[in-house]
Amino acid sequence: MAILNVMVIGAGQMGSGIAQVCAQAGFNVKLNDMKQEAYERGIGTITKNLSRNVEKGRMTEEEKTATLGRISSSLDLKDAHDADIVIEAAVENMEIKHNIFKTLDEVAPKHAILASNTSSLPITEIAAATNRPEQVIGMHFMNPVPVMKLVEIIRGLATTDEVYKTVEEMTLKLSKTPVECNDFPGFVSNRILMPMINEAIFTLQEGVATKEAIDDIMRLGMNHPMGPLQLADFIGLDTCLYIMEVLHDGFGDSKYRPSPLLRQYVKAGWLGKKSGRGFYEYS
Ligand SMILES: CC(=O)CC(=O)SCCNC(=O)CCNC(=O)[C@H](O)C(C)(C)COP(=O)(O)OP(=O)(O)OC[C@H]1O[C@@H](n2cnc3c(N)ncnc32)[C@H](O)[C@@H]1OP(=O)(O)O
Ligand SMILES: NC(=O)C1=CN([C@@H]2O[C@H](COP(=O)(O)OP(=O)(O)OC[C@H]3O[C@@H](n4cnc5c(N)ncnc54)[C@H](OP(=O)(O)O)[C@@H]3O)[C@@H](O)[C@H]2O)C=CC1
Repeated sequence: MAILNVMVIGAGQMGSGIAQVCAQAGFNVKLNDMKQEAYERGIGTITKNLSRNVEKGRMTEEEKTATLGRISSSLDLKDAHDADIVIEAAVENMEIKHNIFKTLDEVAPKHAILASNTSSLPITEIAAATNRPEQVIGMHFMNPVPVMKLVEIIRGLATTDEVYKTVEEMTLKLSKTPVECNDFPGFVSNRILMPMINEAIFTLQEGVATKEAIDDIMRLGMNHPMGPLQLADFIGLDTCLYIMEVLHDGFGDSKYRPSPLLRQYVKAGWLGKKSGRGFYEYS
């Protein structure tokens, strides 16, 4: 199936990145959010990233203008009426994703693929909100989307080979590397990454070392580009907590219990870089 029109739901850090790389690859993109301000923020980030590409000589001013010209604003899910694929990147919450997928199933063309960028929520359960579970798939981009090469592609129980292949081909057109996995809590990426981040938060909570020391040890000792606490701030502490809860509920194993300190920070509204404060402060 040929994909021309893409709709991205959620203009936050992931949705804006996904819209950017799709527009850069030549797809027509509608970027949807609930509020115009969220769209303005998202398109502002995209414009800044594209301007940097021009400054660095990776793109001409004309290509930047053409890329921005392929992105339009949407505040209504009904705008999915002409989409070939919808990539949902709203908040990590099953009820919200269920509502979005139920509506999309009603308004998107019959042939349209409905993909989710969920970090950890079961694709099969999201698909159950629709009458087209065979066309629902996980398309999990990594943050920051314009830089990171991986897209983890998750097959739900009913996802067809044809849908998998179409999404795999689209991922290659985005100059990213698709890697396949099955639908299990946290998939592969977050089943392995998030317990490490959670353990770093327990380590801080227990006073084993300062936040800077924990990050330095993992950065310099393990050659990680960011320490785990800095990475948690970068991902968003709310998203980290949601993912730990999915692992905890999904496996029923106490080894995945979220750190109380993580819960406390989220309750305080300290969500990391996006809210200006998490383990670190951001201006
Ligand atoms: C939670 C999930 O479900 C899954 C996830 O996504 S988990 C998170 C996965 N991501 C990671 O683990 C990221 C770990 N961190 C890194 O790889 C690096 O620190 C980083 C790429 C973010 C920044 O790299 P750095 O070398 O430390 O800094 P910096 O020199 O500023 O950036 C390198 C390049 O990335 C670009 N970049 C950095 N942040 C960016 C952003 N948010 N958006 C777009 N581009 C960005 C910079 O512009 C720079 O590009 P050029 O210099 O070539 O123009
Ligand atoms: N952060 C990360 O590193 C990664 C996150 N993900 C996943 O991507 C998704 C988005 O995360 P991220 O971009 O970080 O989150 P953000 O909080 O940055 O962005 C989410 C955006 O979606 C909007 N939104 C919420 N509900 C709806 C809705 N019903 N319809 C349309 N838009 C809506 C939010 O609006 P408002 O702010 O007004 O609520 C916000 O603008 C999550 O599922 C997350 O797990 C995947 C890979 C990496």
